[in-house]
Amino acid sequence: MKIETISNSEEDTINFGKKLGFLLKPGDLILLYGDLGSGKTTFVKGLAESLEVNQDFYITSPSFSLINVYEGKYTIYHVDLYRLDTLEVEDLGLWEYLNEGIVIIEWADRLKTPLKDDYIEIFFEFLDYSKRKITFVGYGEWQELLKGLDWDEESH
Ligand SMILES: Nc1ncnc2c1ncn2[C@@H]1O[C@H](COP(=O)(O)OP(=O)(O)OP(=O)(O)O)[C@@H](O)[C@H]1O
Repeated sequence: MKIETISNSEEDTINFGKKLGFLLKPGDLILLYGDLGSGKTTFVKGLAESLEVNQDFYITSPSFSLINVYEGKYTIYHVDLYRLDTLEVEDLGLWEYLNEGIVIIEWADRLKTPLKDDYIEIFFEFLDYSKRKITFVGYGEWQELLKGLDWDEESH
């Protein structure tokens, strides 16, 4: 199950993040893929907004911190595995985070085994200065859940 959509602006990407955020609950797993500047952090900003993370809280890429934690309606763990090898990733115990909150992982190809059967992959591609192609792929229960969202409609 694959949904392809085009974001024409930073605001569009934030709105896509918001739409998905409204569906999320603790235990949900999201894997993000895309080059630097393709919009991953922008998307997470929208997601955090719909999960009631305080707007003053600065959402950043976890490239240096490894894991950013945001507190809102639920706890969000925003993880970047870029600098780790597969053994180090196993040591992180990401399972435990899934027991406590929503887990968003960048560079998830470093995972040796998928953490669970139900998850969402989101691919960000740079088309031009303000345009991005965003592809959502749902696994397990997310195959149906993602279909229920209208990705083309403006969100307010
Ligand atoms: N349609 C769009 N969607 C998202 N961001 C856009 C869009 N158009 C322009 N931008 C700009 O592109 C940049 C996206 O940066 P962002 O930090 O979200 O990328 P990233 O994929 O998280 O990169 P990194 O891996 O470096 O953290 C921002 O400066 C944003 O303003």
